[in-house]
Amino acid sequence: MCTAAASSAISVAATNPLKTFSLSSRSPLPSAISLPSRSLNTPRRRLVLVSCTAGDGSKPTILVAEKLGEAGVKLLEGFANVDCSYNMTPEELNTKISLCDALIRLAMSAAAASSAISVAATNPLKTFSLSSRSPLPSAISLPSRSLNTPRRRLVLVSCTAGDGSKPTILVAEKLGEAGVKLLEGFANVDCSYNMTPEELNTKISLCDALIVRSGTKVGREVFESSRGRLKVVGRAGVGIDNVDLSAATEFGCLVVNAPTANTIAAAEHGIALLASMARNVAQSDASVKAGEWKRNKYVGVSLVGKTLAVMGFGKVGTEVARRAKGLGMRVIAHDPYAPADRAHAIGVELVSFDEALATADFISLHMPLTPATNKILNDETFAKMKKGVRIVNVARGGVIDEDALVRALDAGIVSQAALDVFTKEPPAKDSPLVQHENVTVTPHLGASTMEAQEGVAIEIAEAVVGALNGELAATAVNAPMVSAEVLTELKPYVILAEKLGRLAVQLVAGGSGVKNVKVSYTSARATDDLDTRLLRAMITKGIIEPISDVYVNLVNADFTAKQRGLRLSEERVLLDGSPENPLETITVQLGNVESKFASSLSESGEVKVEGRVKDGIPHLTKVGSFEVDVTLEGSIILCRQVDQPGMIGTVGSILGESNVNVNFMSVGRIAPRKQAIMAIGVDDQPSKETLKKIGEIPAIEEFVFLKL
Ligand SMILES: NC(=O)c1ccc[n+]([C@@H]2O[C@H](COP(=O)([O-])OP(=O)(O)OC[C@H]3O[C@@H](n4cnc5c(N)ncnc54)[C@H](O)[C@@H]3O)[C@@H](O)[C@H]2O)c1
Ligand SMILES: O=C(O)[C@H](O)COP(=O)(O)O
Repeated sequence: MCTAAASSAISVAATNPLKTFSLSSRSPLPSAISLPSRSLNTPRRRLVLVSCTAGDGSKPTILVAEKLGEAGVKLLEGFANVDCSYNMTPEELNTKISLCDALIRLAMSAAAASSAISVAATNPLKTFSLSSRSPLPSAISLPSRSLNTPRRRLVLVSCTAGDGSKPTILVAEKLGEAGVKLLEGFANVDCSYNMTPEELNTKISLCDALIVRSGTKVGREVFESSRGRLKVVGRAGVGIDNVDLSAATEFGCLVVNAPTANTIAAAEHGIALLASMARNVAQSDASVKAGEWKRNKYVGVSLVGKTLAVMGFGKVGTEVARRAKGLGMRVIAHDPYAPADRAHAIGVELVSFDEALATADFISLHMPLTPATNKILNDETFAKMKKGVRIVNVARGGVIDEDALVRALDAGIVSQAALDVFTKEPPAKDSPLVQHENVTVTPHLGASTMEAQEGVAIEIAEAVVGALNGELAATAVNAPMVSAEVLTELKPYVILAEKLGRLAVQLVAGGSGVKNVKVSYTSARATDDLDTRLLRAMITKGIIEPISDVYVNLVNADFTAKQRGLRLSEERVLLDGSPENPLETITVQLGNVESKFASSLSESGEVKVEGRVKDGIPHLTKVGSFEVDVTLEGSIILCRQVDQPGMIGTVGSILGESNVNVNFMSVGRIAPRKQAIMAIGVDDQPSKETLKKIGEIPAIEEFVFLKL
């Protein structure tokens, strides 16, 4: 056995003791789209697409072979060509299927009135044929449960209200219809556009989620005004610079965005601005409309053969580069984080910032607004550019020092600029930049195409509904992402981790003094194969929640631990053997504390509890140096006693007389007839009198009652 120390940042998740739990399996693939239809009265349906666009970039075609709800069809239409052909004969289906990338069928079970939607994988080569009769190997089908079976949910952020009422989602800016429909299937939706900050702050205390675009500032005061109710902020777009992420994290509010649906729209707008700037389209249009005909004044420049520097080679930047290559431009890019092979793959050379500035005839900005990129184009950097350079900005206004740009335009360093975004939006009417004759402007239209807005609306609605439903959001901005696969596998360990934290802190006299936590994981998995961030966050939750009124979750575990001065270190103990289970044991030790149950102290003086998962159920397996075995359910009474006959019977009958149901008993002893630890799992909380009677049994040396 060798010990490998591995520490990792606190990540993650939280169960909310007052609410129900859910861990739904989602497609492990990043390109998955899921459509939950949520009504408390209807079986849950989930649509999972396994793969997306066709290899050639065209939309895939989805054949819907049986009646599908309107919201589902809308969702599909935002992504694919959808052919709703109901009641086909098998022959018709077999003919059609060769033209389709995916097939949707609904398997109705009359008995349970439940349904499952299966969507087959799209195949980039479009070579396979799918039949509704033969289950597809790559199809994902999630049959709904019987409504009578309560489903355990692993709540990572929040979930529907404990009383079963629908959550409320405030949509503060225009959102595509399909997204609103999707939200309405699950929540009360309040679409209040153009609110003042005061109106937003007032409304927010009644809302569980907020959806915004770039026009709403979600500052600290929004989170403060929500008084803990706001659990998710959805940014219907990419840029989250209008959301105060640290405040969101501090308040345990998940922020999700819709990072992919408007990429093409933004790239197309960038190209539109590039071309129209080069050919003076906006200026000459205004001139003709003013009754002029100045053909010589508006002679432009050609794009072909010119060098375009793409600054920020992410999603939009890459698509701009592709398109510019198609226009015959030489494309270079600067992005400190982009892999060179991705650039090479499309014939783009990655260069340094200074080289990009010095070489480019055109510069197109596609980096996010961060402290590092704020005013990255300024007097100093304009001075490094080729004289007469032309600049396009569809990223964020703040990446350019706008006053410096006016100076560079006046000095002829920059001959033209085309801007979709501004430091302050809308910019002042008399802004010298906006009014500059060599500047073309649009009112932040990059994402504003019908297609992108429908896509964004669905993407964000999905993410918000998923998050409210306790699922891990694939587009979480302020929380670590743990894949659905990992989550499913770790689920019982996540519960074990929280319960061990809860148990440990209750063994401390004056639990709030806990500062040092050491967690050991024994596992046959290599360190890289075991993501413990989730477990770590749950232990944090387990330790903090019983002794405070703080709600700890996936988002704020790290922050909350730090704020309380809780230091949590992790140790991995690598076991020999088959790594079938992700973990064998989890041990939680609290250092420098006094225990109210001395037997829980390890030889080195820490409160120590150890647990493991057996048959999917978390068990407590060690307290201090005593071995026990009790399921971590309900509550536990721990007694240290003289090991002698009749103890189990004596304690059992006291509990029985008080009508307390015992679900498990286990005795761990050092040696026969010496001391033993008895762990008794009870369904109900014994009264004070009952506990007193147990304490009065002469052979009982100490005991403690612990709530899980
Ligand atoms: N005008 C619009 O309507 C519109 C629409 C979509 C996106 N946007 C904006 O465009 C920008 C890019 O969006 P995206 O979806 O491509 O984001 P992205 O995260 O995919 O790409 C951003 C890229 O910028 C790079 N980057 C970070 N710091 C950099 C630096 N100092 N220098 C150079 N590159 C740097 C990152 O490594 C990343 O590759 C964002 O600011 C986004 O808000 C605007
Ligand atoms: O960051 C983005 O996604 C774009 O700037 C789009 O913003 P919008 O949603 O306000 O159009």
